[in-house]
Amino acid sequence: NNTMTKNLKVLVSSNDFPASGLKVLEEHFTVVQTKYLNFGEEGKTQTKEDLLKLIPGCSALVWLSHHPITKELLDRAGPQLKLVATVSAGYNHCNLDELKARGIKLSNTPNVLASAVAEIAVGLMLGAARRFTENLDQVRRGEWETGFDKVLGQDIRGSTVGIIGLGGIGQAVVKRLAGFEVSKFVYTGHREKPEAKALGAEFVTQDQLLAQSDFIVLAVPLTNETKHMINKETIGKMKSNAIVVNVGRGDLVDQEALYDALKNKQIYAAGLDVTTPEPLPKDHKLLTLPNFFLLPHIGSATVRTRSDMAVLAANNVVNALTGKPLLTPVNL
Ligand SMILES: O=C(O)[C@H](O)CO
Repeated sequence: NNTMTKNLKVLVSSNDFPASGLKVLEEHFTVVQTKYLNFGEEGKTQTKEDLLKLIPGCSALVWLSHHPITKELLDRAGPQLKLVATVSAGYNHCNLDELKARGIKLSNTPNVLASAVAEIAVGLMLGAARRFTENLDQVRRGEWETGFDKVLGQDIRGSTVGIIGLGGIGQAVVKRLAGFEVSKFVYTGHREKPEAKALGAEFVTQDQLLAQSDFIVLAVPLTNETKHMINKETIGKMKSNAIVVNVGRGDLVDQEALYDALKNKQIYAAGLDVTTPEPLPKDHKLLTLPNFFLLPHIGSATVRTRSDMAVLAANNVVNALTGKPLLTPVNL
């Protein structure tokens, strides 16, 4: 019986929220939607104004962008707000202290996106190791090198793959690489993971991982502790053939230091799905480098995964507003 909840207003911060998730919400609540909020871009105040008009009186916010959840937004929403359901695994755009102080819950969408993001991590490994940027450039110019020693890449076969953060995504990367004849998997993080044994991944210190790995895959959330964890100093500990892959957040990497290292061929290549800022301006100096392979933050961007994320977020809203525990709470 949904008549009790129908008067509750739920905001969906985008009009491209998958229909599967919308259906769940509309069964229970009155849904209001805003246009896509183009976070990070100045001059898009019209959509922000839109949002600020719709937000008062909402019981839950379903959040589809990385636009910050700020004090201003929460003030505007009002005291009846019970939940922010971010439709992402990452929640570095949410002000946790403000949420906690107000007793507002936060949910995210982990797990359902791990395989899609891991697939992109493997894609970035291949793209960087096999020099997709240079090779695609040749195709586009119609000037293929034809020699036996044309643009030569590196194998995944026989390599050491280091995973920084063996959580859901990190584990999914190892599983997906099972057929690639990787010689050794190592990982680092706060603590040893019970799942690592079955995956054949060895727990090492960060310094050991940096020194041993041919591929270094970043699969950690962005926090004060992980910000710029890839910097001049840590890059200095890597092998000269190292390939850095990032499917977390742009700020895990000090992009100045990465640029210098790629430019000077101190390391072999980088494959990123995330940058600071996003979009990366098209005249950004990283994009001048042949050994830099970039995708526009598409880790979880598949039809199935986005639908799964939407349904999970919607069910978190249903639970929060009907007094049940969240399916995927973020501990505040
Ligand atoms: O955090 C995530 O889930 C991805 O970056 C998509 O927002």
